[in-house]
Amino acid sequence: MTPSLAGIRLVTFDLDGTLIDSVPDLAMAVDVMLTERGYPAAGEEKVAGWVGNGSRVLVERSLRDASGHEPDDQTLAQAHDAFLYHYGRAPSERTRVFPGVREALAALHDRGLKLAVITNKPYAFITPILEALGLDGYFDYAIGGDSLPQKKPDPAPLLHVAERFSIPPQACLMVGDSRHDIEAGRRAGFRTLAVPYGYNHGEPVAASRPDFLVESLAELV
Ligand SMILES: O=C(O)COP(=O)(O)O
Ligand SMILES: [Mg+2]
Repeated sequence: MTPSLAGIRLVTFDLDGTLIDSVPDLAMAVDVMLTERGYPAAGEEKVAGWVGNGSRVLVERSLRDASGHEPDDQTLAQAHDAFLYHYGRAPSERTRVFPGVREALAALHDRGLKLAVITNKPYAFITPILEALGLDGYFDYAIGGDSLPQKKPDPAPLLHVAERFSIPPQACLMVGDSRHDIEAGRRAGFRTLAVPYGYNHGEPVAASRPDFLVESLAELV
């Protein structure tokens, strides 16, 4: 179904896998964390399947895969700190903006729509990455996975942004690459749009039945 922006005043975007191909830098930080602990590197393909529930779950999945068992709390906390340290040193070195994203953001921004990022990634990384890739000027607001007690697929971050701009959910569109984005959007009462090129735990995002599915965000405008 062709996406319609009629009546839409706020567009909220997932970050990893939707706006940016961030797995090269995420995998680099995961792999340094793993090899420091004597495990083999996981590589980009595995890491792409683990992204989407925030950095702690990413590290938990990589430790479980490497060791074959559940990490204890202390092991996980230390590995998470190591991941954050390494990722923070180079969060945008090999990260790229997906085709069509820049054009779509520019056009939506020019039309006067409010635009926000809602990611499960830690908040501290959002602005440095957007700035490094020249995307920072388009957004009115950003929420990270640690900004609120709840994260996607909980609808709370989406409702928080809609309330911040006093825009009713039915005038909002959630754009994402994973089932968490589509579920959060549906539960918030937003319209939902999915892109198939991102990271969705190895499943087609179409299975989440978004309202709209586009090959590239360029189709939005
Ligand atoms: O950090 C993650 O797990 C992914 O974040 P996303 O919500 O931007 O896809
Ligand atoms: Mg994503």
